[in-house]
Amino acid sequence: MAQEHTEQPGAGDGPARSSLIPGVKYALAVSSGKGGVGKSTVAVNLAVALRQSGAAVGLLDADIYGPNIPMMMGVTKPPEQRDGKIIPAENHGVKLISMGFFVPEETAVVWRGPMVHTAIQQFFRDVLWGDLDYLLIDLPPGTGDAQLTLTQLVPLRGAITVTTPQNVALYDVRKGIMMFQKVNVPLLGLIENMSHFVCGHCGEKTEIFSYGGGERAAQAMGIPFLGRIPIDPAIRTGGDSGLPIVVGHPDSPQSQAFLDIARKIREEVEEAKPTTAPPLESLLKKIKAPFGKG
Ligand SMILES: Nc1ncnc2c1ncn2[C@@H]1O[C@H](COP(=O)(O)OP(=O)(O)OP(=O)(O)O)[C@@H](O)[C@H]1O
Repeated sequence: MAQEHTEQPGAGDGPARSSLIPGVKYALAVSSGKGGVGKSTVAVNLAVALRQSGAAVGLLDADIYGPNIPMMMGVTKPPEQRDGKIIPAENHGVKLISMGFFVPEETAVVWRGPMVHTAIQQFFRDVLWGDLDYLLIDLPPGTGDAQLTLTQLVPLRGAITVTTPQNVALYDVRKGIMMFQKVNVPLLGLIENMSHFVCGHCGEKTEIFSYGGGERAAQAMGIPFLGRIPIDPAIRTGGDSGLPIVVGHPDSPQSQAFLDIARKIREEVEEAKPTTAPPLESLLKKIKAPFGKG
C-alpha cells in the first residue's frame, strides 16, 4: 500500500505542488456548499471506512471555521512536535491533523486565502504524514477564497461533495461543483446525507429534508451519485463521543452505507476512471434548469 506515487491530475498538476505531499497517493477533498450538512461526519466515517477496507489513510481537517474533527475522531491532545516536524495524531487507524490544533478559534473567521495558503503549505511541509494511500481533506463549507486557495494548492485527485436532499442545500452544491470545475478538479461524486429518518419504534420512514434531491442533482450535473446516509441519532452520538458509527456499530445499515461509498470511491480512483464533470458551459445551462420536486 501507498508505495507508488504518481502525478495526480487536477488543480495541483506540476512538480512544485506535487512535491508538497510526496508520500500521498490520492488527496481527496470533502466539500459542501453550505455548513451543517454533515460534511465532517461524512469525512470522518469515510476515512475510517477506507482504512477498514485496507488503505493507509490520513485526514486533514482544513475546516478553519469549525474544526470539530478531532472530537469526532476521539483525539483530544494536539499532535507532538519533534525536531521542528509535526507528528500526526492517530486514532481508529487514521492519521489526523486539524487546523483547530493551531488556529485560535476567534481568528479563524477572518482568514483569507493567503493565510490559508501559508498554513496549508506548512501542514504539508512540516507534517510527517508518511506513506498514505488516501489523504481526505475536510474543506471549510462554501466557495470563498479560502476554499479556492486550498483546491488550487493541493494536488487533488478529486472532490466529493456532501449535501442534504432539499433544494436550498442543492443550490449551494451547484456553486461548489462550479468551483471545482474552474480549477479542473474531477468530481468523484455526491453523497446525500440526512436523507431520511427511520423511527426506532415503529420503523416508519420520514423524509425530513425531502428525499432524492441529491441523486437528481447528481444526474442533472453528470456526476456520480455515491449514496445516501440516513439521519440516525447513533451517527450524531458517535461523532460527539469520538467513536464514528463505522467503528461503534460496524454492522448497522448506516455503516454499511459508508463502507459501500468508500468502495465506490476506491473503484473510481484506483481503476483510473476519473470522472470529470461536464464542461462549464453545459453545466451552467443545467444549473438554470429546475431540479424537480424536492
Ligand atoms: N446522518 C446524520 N444523522 C444524524 N446526525 C448527523 C448526521 N450527519 C451529521 N449529523 C450531525 O449533524 C451535526 C453537523 O454535522 P457536521 O459537523 O458533520 O456538519 P458539517 O457540514 O461539517 O458542519 P460545518 O460545515 O458547520 O463544519 C453534528 O452534530 C453531527 O453529529
